[in-house]
Amino acid sequence: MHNDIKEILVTEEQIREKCKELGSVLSEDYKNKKPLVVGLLKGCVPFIGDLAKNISAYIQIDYMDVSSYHGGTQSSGEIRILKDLSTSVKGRHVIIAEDIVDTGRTLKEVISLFESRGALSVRVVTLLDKPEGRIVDIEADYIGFTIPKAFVVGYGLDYGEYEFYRNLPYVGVLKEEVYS
Ligand SMILES: O=P(O)(O)OC[C@H]1O[C@H](OP(=O)(O)OP(=O)(O)O)[C@H](O)[C@@H]1O
Ligand code: HPA
Ligand SMILES: [Mg+2]
Repeated sequence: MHNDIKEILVTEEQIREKCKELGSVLSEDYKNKKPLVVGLLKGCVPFIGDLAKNISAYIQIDYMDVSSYHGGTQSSGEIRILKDLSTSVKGRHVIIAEDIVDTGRTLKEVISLFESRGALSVRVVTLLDKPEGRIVDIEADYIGFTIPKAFVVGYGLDYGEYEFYRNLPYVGVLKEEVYS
């Protein structure tokens, strides 16, 4: 375990198994729908890679870069689109792939954007759900793990201006001294 991590919440093995489970549910639900899977950068990267390997339905994958945290541990409440999709969502079934739903602000913005662009359906798959962090009323449709209200890092999730810890293979809670 990395020296800055206090506790591992979700292990590499648990993530691997969960990606298989979620992948097979999505394969069934989207069998004849040729959905567009949209990863929200940068946090989605490990998850969308492992999830997509376990989906047998025809899927197209695209990415959008939206940011609300700007490097800290608190959501700024302001969403910026740093990179837009290169695919049109009009008339498509869209699955947004997220690493975590916390305040719900990022998703709320992105879901209404895709609806206004004419998506046929918009659903969300997230590895982590932190319901106690919620500020806006948004729920994911497919959830890997429900976690308590702690700031977590690893498996795509970062902390700080240098965006460290995304490369950890597990999800863990940072030690308090790392914040100060
Ligand atoms: O529910 P919310 O409170 O909106 O938080 C969730 C979002 O915040 C993080 O992204 P961030 O904006 O830090 O960008 P990143 O993925 O590049 O780290 C995370 O990857 C989610 O996209
Ligand atoms: O707990 C978190 N950790 C890292 N990034 C995040 N973005 C929203 N919540 C979190
Ligand atoms: Mg972040």
